[in-house]
Amino acid sequence: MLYIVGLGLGDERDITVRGLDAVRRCAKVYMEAYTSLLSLGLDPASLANLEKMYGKEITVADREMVEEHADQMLSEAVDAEVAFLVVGDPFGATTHTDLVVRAKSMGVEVKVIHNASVMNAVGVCGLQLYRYGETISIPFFTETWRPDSFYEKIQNSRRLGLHTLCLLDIRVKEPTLESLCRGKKVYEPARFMTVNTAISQLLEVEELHGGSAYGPDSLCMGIARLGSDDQKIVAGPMKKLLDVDFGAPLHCLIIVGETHPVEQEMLEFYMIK
Ligand SMILES: C[S@@+](CC[C@H](N)C(=O)[O-])C[C@H]1O[C@@H](n2cnc3c(N)ncnc32)[C@H](O)[C@@H]1O
Repeated sequence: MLYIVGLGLGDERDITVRGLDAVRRCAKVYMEAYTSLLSLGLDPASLANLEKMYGKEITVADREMVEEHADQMLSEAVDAEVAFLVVGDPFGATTHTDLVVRAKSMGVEVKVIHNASVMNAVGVCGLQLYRYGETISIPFFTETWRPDSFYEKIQNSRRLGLHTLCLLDIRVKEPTLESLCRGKKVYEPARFMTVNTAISQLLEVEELHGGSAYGPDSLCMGIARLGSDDQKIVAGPMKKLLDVDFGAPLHCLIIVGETHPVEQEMLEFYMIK
């Protein structure tokens, strides 16, 4: 049996009672650690908090392990109970459908235990969830790679007056290009995109396209560490949010569409002074 367990957004205590029961029953516990991050972080001390509360040793599974070597975990799940922990909800934003398909094709039974996701918790900022267009992901630009396919999606949502949730790049245990060429992997230090970097990349793309989808005066909401005690939400024009320090990861950004009076009222609480 493979349990895919959502951990929620804050710390080790955000797991559900059903999730905790499942984890405590399992012979082996893996944790996906490359598409999101609990607000308590994932340094050895934070991992120890999780292990202490769950009463289990946790094997951190990076992208390489999940995408290329999941067979070992799935083979273990043929005869034993195995848990795969995912920050947020297992099917919020990043879907783990590939793992489910592989498990089922090996005859492994799968049970999913849901939890809060960034996709629904952003509701706390007051913008109604059913007034959003397509969610977009903003990757870190490099000297030679500046993808902007998200621009058209934002433009379409803006035409319809819808809000856009922007999820921001996370680079954890990514091999450097140079090391890939040499055939011996060396990993980049972990990086998490800030609201500030996301806005400056968005403005660069707007300048290139000149499509007036948004601009320095467009109203946005920057959100950091959603679901934790020190979450930070600030609303304001892009050009002002560029200078706000949102602190530790994770961050996401909302480009605000047309607002309903109730949404507007809530938004005012977060407006930058
Ligand atoms: C792939 S998505 C998260 C998927 C996760 N399974 C979930 O359901 O929340 C990861 C991105 O969502 C955003 N995100 C996730 N958790 C967040 C949080 N607690 N606060 C702010 N942004 C968050 C960040 O932009 C992050 O890079």
